[in-house]
Amino acid sequence: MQNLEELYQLVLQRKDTPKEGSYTDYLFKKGLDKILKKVGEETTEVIVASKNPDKSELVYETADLLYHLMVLLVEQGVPFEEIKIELAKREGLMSKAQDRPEIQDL
Ligand SMILES: N=c1c2ncn([C@@H]3O[C@H](COP(=O)(O)OP(=O)(O)OP(=O)(O)O)[C@@H](O)[C@H]3O)c2ncn1[C@@H]1O[C@H](COP(=O)(O)O)[C@@H](O)[C@H]1O
Repeated sequence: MQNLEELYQLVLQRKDTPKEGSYTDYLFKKGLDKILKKVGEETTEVIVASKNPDKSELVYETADLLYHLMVLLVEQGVPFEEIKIELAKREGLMSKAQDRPEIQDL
């Protein structure tokens, strides 16, 4: 059982201590362009999987995308804590659709 923060920490560990044969290590060695390409590919796969009535593919592709996003955050030196802080700042703020005329017609 692994949550997103634990996955981030594992990816960070791979960056600090490269491991032979590790896919994460392979991505870091290839560099930012490769990581961005993977994030783009996995995003597209999530979109395509969303159209499939069998939601297991969406679950699978979402996990792939989240992993590659963790690799991107580590590569760019963004601590996971910053994502948590950003999400916490939004808590209770963005659900007030009645206060936001621009989204009332959606
Ligand atoms: N969550 C993941 C995870 N999700 C997806 N992937 C890899 O992402 C790749 C995506 O598959 P693709 O077919 O798109 O890519 P590919 O053809 O294998 O390779 P490229 O296109 O990138 O050249 C696969 O090789 C998967 O194994 C992951 N690799 C690792 N993790 C986690 O990272 C941990 C450390 O992994 P290693 O770094 O490999 O030890 C693992 O224990 C997992 O928890």
